[in-house]
Amino acid sequence: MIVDTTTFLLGFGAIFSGLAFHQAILPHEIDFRLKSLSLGYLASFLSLFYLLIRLSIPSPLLLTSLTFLLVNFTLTLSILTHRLFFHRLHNFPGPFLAKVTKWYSVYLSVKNYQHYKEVEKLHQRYGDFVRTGPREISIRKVEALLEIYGAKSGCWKATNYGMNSDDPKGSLHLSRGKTLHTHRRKAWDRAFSISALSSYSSSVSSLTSLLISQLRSQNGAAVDATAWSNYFSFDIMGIIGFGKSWGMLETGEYHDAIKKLHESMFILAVLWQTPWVIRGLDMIPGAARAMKGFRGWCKEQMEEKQKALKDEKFDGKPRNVMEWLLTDEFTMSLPTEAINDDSRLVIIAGSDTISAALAHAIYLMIKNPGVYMKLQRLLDKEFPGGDADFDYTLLSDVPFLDGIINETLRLKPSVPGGLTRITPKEGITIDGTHIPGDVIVSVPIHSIHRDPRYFSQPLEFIPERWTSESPELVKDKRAFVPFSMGSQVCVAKGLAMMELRMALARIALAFDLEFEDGETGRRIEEEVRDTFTLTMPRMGVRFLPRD
Ligand code: HEM
Repeated sequence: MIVDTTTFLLGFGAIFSGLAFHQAILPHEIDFRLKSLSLGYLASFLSLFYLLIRLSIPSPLLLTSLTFLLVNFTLTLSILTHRLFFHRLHNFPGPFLAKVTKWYSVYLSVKNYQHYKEVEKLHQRYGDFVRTGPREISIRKVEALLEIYGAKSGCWKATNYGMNSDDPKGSLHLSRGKTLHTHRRKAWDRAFSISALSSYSSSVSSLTSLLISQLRSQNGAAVDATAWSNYFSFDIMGIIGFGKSWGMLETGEYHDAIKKLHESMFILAVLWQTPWVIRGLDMIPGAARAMKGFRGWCKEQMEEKQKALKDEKFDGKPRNVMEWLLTDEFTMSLPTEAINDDSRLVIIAGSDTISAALAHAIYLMIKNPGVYMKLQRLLDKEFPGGDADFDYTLLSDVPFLDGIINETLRLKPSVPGGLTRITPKEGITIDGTHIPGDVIVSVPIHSIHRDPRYFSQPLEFIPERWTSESPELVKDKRAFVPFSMGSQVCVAKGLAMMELRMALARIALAFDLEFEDGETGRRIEEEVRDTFTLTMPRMGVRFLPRD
């Protein structure tokens, strides 16, 4: 009889606990309480086990396990029922699995490592508003951009951005608090101001010269254009970010730290969807090693820079991004973890984005020889002596070059996915559709850039749509957002454009381009990996000296 009563009480208690626990956590963001929740769970398990022993109930371990199984079952059932039928997003269309679990997004991420293309397929199937996660909506509408990312938007960064740590220990990019972000952004804005940019231009110019001379020395033999784009962008960030080159353009080889970075980016690609898992990465041996390797190296770069600043008697004039940050009062009042994370941000944000854009531009120009010949013709007119005559300030006379860069970033944005934000309590309304509060929303950049409502012939590479030749092919300019917008817009758009202009103009002046034998560009279309920024496959290209 005592066993029967106990079984009844335990069963009742388990069902009650499962339901009560679900109700208790519903209004809260529990994403980053995984550790404390697991510890609480373990403690409850042990307490019940101990109680049953003290009460001399037979088979205490079996009873405790069954009780917790019932708690788990009730909790899961309660969560599923809520997500499917009562959740504030239950009316929005989307795949069944996306409505019940975020692991569906992880599945989409690892399927081909092209999450943005999977989201695009969902939009083709379900329309402009798609429920991509239990409390997540992807919105393929230009009106959503201002509401979600505009300077006056009430939305703010979603939990993904808290993947490494709580504010203020992450980088500027990962700062979720609005006030914190605004304060931190000031030093970054100074580091990329017009006057700072003009002080960086001679470094960009000399590294571009090195790129051109290294490619010229190959005498038309095939090289991996993706790798050379990487060497170029990372070496520039070495100089502009830290005041020292990493020597990849000189050696023609990847630096060890960059290899580690790319290894860790794959893990991030998957876990970006489930940021609460990243915090527990220490428990996954391989994953932790790759992440720590690159982080450790960034920390060393930062410490070296800090030491140099002290030793060299700083003259009050910052010469690179880290000097701007390390001499900023607010930045220096932050925990060391935040500053270390900023050094990681400089490298990742400043390198993978540029190398993907440069490699994609080369790819698109080989695929569209007419466009490339037109660019060469226009540049030859401006610089009759060829590459030796090159002068960056005269490029403003060749708007077609910016057309090529814009069109590359439209068709192949370096950050292709939706940037996740949380809606304010009162929700937001997009083109008549109300999105409730406390929901994760995003606009998929890749999809909106290819939407026929905003661009005519959206899948064609037509740089003229960005010049005075065919402006009618851009139906709604607001839909072009490769650098995002609002208060979290890319801080270094000016630098990015400078690097891309210099590299592409000088490549066009110096070389004709063709794929190596057997290269079709198929890999670039099919094997690019979405790792928040893009990780590009090999692309064999011959740079044939024009002279
Ligand atoms: C073609 C080149 C580039 C593209 C397409 C690009 C794109 C973007 C996008 C879309 C964002 C918003 C990310 C988000 O909200 O989560 C962003 C932010 C950022 N980008 Fe870029 N970027 C480029 C180059 C660069 C370069 C060269 C740097 C130099 C370090 C840089 C530094 C940053 C930083 C620091 C942020 C964070 C800004 C903030 O949170 O306030 N980017 N970029």
